[in-house]
Amino acid sequence: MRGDGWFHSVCSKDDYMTERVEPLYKLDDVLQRIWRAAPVLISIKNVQGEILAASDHFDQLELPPRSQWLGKSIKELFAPAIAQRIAGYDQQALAQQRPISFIEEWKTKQGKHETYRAVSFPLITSEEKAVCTIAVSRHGAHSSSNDELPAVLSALVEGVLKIELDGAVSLSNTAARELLQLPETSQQNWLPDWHVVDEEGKRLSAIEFLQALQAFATRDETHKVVRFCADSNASKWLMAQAQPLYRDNEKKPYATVASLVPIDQLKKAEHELAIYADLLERTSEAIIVYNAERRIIKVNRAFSKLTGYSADDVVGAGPEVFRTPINSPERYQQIDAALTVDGCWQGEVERSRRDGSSFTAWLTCNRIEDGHGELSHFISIFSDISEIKHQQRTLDYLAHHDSLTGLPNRNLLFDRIDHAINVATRKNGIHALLFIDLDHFKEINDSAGHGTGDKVLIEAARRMQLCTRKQDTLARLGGDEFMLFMEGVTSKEEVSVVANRLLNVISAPYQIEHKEFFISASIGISYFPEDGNDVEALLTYADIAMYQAKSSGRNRLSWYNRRLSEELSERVSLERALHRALGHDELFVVYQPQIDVLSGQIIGAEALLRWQHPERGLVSPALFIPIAEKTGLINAIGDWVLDQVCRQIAEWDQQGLNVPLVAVNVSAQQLGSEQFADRVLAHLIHHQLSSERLELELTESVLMCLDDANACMRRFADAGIRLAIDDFGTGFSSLAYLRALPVQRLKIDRSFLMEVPGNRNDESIVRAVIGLAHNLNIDVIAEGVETELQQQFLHQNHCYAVQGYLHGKPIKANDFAAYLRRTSPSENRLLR
Ligand SMILES: Nc1nc2c(ncn2[C@@H]2O[C@@H]3COP(=O)(O)O[C@H]4[C@@H](O)[C@H](n5cnc6c(=O)[nH]c(N)nc65)O[C@@H]4COP(=O)(O)O[C@H]3[C@H]2O)c(=O)[nH]1
Repeated sequence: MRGDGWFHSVCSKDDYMTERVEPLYKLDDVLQRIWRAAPVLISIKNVQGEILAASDHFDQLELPPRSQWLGKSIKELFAPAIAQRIAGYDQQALAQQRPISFIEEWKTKQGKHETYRAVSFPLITSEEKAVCTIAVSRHGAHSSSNDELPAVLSALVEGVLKIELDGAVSLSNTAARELLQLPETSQQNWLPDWHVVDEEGKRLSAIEFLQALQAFATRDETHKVVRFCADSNASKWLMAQAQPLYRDNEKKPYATVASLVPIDQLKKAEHELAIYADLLERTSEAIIVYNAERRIIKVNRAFSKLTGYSADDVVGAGPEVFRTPINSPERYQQIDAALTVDGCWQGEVERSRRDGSSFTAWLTCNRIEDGHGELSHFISIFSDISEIKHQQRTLDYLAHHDSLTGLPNRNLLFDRIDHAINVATRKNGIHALLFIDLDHFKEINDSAGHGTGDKVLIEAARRMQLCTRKQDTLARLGGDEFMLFMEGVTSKEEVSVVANRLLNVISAPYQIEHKEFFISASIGISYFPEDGNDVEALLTYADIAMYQAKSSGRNRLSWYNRRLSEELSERVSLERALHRALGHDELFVVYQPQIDVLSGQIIGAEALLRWQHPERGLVSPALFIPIAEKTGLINAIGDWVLDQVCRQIAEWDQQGLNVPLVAVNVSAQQLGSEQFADRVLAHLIHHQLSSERLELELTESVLMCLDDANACMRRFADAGIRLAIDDFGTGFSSLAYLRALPVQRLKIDRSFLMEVPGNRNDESIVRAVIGLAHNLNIDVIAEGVETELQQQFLHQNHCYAVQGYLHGKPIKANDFAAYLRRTSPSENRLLR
């Protein structure tokens, strides 16, 4: 390039001649130096795009010699696409009169493709006219980045590979080498022996994989997920992305750049997610996921099954879809408030189905927040608990009702009483509790069977129910026991009316399977708050009153009163003490002599039981024998008495004291026991006594209680054991049965002698009893003889055997022995 022609060739003649250009001309020399030495491409083009000048640096590029293209269009120099692009930038610079930057890649003489950052700017005259464009291109537009490229690449977590067309890896970063287990030094490798398995399970060798990457890069596929498997058996998941590399405007890529991202964590998370998704689908509980705006974004299969709604039906909808008027608006407000405040809510709600029906659901709602505490989702989980509710109701019903009659049971009754008492305490209410026990019901059960018994109970319950008021609770406690709780009564009269009505309806005949049955009831009543102010007390007192009604002859009602209660607690405490008495030597036997008034001799003794209570002192047998009978203890006690008596007779015998016979009192229960006769005989044998040394005293009432008194007594008679009828005349005296029974003696009751002589009526009875005994040819003895006058009366009427305080009170065995010795021991012995 010539120095003086440099500007000349760039500027038009006019410009050249002007003063404005001239100073620049003076710089020509400097510029020429720059032109030659600058490591940049500088080109000057006129407005037609012809290259007027090009700096020496152009020689570095793989271009024809400059002489061939200077003065020509850029199209002569570069491929049409590049030439067109550069011409476009120049035109833009000229038109907009501003610099336009662009990047292009040119091939160097060394065959390397290098990138140049370029700027094309117009040369503007003082008339603001663009006369040419100057383009300055700096080699290595990214030169600073290029220097750092290896460092950048090795810092990447992703693996980067440049894959040549033949599958060879021509560039790899550290991450890629680690991921694919390439040697550290490898820059250009044929890949070692590894393979990948793609998501469809297809196995690809290393080379196949790299080629596949190239193939899918050209097909614009975004990525490929593979499992990389090395020889070591270890495998890792990789996500590969590939981009084809094109040179200039070549259509065919000359290489592929692939990035490899290790996605083991992602895969693991994906796997876990798949498990959760599966779980979500398989769970039997319906699940709804709402977004923060409370729009449904996901539902599971159970949801559709339960509600009939498909996912399409509800996705995008809000919770109002499932709302039903069965739930109060307050309920929804309550849920919303709980979600806002606590982040969760759990409870029962009614939910509607697609078909309009509804069901009871157990719902758990949770508010889900993201990592920054911002609301992210809501999750509702619910299940249909209608069946459980139904079962619960059934169970509840069963737990509170009697299965036979359908009446409330004890639990429900007590709940109601409790509730009523609480309310009454506030409102001064009055209630009554009626304990209704059916009389003789056991006999129906025993004779007609339980089936019939059940029918009688059901019918009795039905009748009773008809007598009750709306607010009353009639309950069955079990067996033949019922209770009526009358809530809010006004007077005792009102209660009595109902109780009497109950007695009437219960005692009306029952027609069951063509047979007629009769029962009655005993009703005990306690009154709130007069008698007690809690369930326990009311129940106990009604029970006591009922017991009283029973004792007074059944088929009646009885009101509780405190005296009854005291008697009962006295009885209960004695009962307990009596259990202990036998084992603690608190019981002992006393003996009362029986005298023949003609000779004055002792003809026998009556054994009478005594109880020395540690605190109460001596307890009367009149008090404790009935308790022993009621509790069944009488069998053990009676047996003990028989043993004591037999032992005592044998001891007296050994001492040479003669007691011809000892009378022992026997209760109905003892007689009823099948083993009793055997036990009596066993005691006699054990103490080596003959059977006539013992006399069993039975009261008339005892005989009346026995099913087959005759057979029972016959066994004793056959064994040679004497039998006496005690308290004769006080009970049901029948000549007929006296004839039939094998009785050896009648005992005139003390009560008839008390006013004898004097009371003509009693005198007649005593005479009649003595006459009867004589007529039946059996012995007679009078008890309770306290005075000489009584004894004289008896003597005059030919009763010579007496027992009473006149001759001696019942005394302990030792005292009795002394008594025997004192009273004519020699004659006494003769009597034997
Ligand atoms: N006022 C008065 N009373 C007299 C007189 N002579 C005797 N007595 C009392 O009259 C009762 C006679 O006995 P019981 O009629 O068999 O009546 C007996 C008997 O039924 C029963 N009992 C006593 N011991 C036994 C026993 O071992 N077994 C059974 N099952 N009952 C017994 O207890 C009842 C009462 O016995 P106790 O209190 O011992 O009362 C005895 C006796 O102490 C008298 O002159 N004046």
